[in-house]
Amino acid sequence: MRPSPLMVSSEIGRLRSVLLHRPGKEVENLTPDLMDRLLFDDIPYLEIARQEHDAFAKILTDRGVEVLYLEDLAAEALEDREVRGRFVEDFLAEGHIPGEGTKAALRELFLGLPVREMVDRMMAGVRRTEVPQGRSRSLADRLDTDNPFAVDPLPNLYFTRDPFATIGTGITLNHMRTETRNRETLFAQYIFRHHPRFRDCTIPLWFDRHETTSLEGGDELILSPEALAIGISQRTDAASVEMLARRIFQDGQTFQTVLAFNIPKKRAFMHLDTVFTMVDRDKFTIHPEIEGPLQVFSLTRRGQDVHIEEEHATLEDVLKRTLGLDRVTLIRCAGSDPVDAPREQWNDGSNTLAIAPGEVVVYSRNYVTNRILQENGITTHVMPSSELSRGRGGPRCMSMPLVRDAV
Ligand SMILES: NC(=[NH2+])NCCC[C@H](N)C(=O)O
Repeated sequence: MRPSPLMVSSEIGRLRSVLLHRPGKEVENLTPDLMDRLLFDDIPYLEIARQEHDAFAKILTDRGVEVLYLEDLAAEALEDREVRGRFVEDFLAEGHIPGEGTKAALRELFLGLPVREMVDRMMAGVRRTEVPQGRSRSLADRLDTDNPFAVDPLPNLYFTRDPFATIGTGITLNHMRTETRNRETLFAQYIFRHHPRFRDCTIPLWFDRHETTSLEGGDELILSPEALAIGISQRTDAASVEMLARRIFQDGQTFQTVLAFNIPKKRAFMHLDTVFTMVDRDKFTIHPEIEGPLQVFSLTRRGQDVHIEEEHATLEDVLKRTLGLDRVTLIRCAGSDPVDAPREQWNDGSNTLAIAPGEVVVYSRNYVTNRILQENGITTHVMPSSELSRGRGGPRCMSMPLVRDAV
């Protein structure tokens, strides 16, 4: 076995390699009736969303970051016909396809395409009108429904942060709260098992997609080689946080502490990284609305066990102690203004992606917060943000680091 090609031991170490997904047809397969189930608040204009996404990727590649695309890795992982066949079966089994006739037609459709087109097609979803008819059709195949899709699109794929997450040299392959996002994790499973870059490598699995409680990458933050912060949120269960801590402590990685942040369970704050991110060694963005109700626990390694304690100090003090710092700065979204802060948080003003200590990618529309970041000595790389933001995720949500330098 080769050593793990993954290494992420902080939120801010110089970014070397990152996984993105360029939005595809799946975004155009949203309709008002589907938005709620598919976790969107509006329908992005695909052409502009792609331009914005390309601008994001260019900021990264211009700074020497290797940008990999989920759709390319998935296609490369599925080169082998036998692996591809199994993938298609798993995909169909989890796709809530109405009947066996539809399933057979989809199988034929997918397996008849060149592999890269097949991947795009699976991500995009298949409309009922696109499924060839005519073969023996069961009752389930013939029922009228109000869903125009034989298999739903996966419009959240461009939020690569969530379905799996790199921690140290391993990953959590996540069990997502919702069915629509759980289907996304199948791509990661096949990539890590079958892609030449990852197969035959020792990549610890801290969490598996078949667990019964949920964990999503937007809740997983790596504060330092010794400490993680994990959100208990609308998407991540407390039991998952404890399980993750136990496994990481037992493996003998460098992590000694997991701070569990119990944040309000609501759409606007779905993950910890929508309200709290790290931008420099001692600087964090935070949305003021979570500061009051925030309950923090520390889970620490005690031999083979996990010791759990509720923190009663201020967030600043907990962070100082955990990171061994004399001072920390919390940079409040839009400076806590009662109108600008919730507006900019809604459009991911607190959701920064650090590409080096003190250097972050941000959305242009959050200009109040961006100015405050600059006043605090943070370098901001500003990307366009009209369309991508409609999916409720910012630069951190749209990226999954695979390798960062040590800080
Ligand atoms: N890491 C994040 N905050 N991701 C945001 C994901 C947004 C996506 N529409 C969802 O609801 O799942």
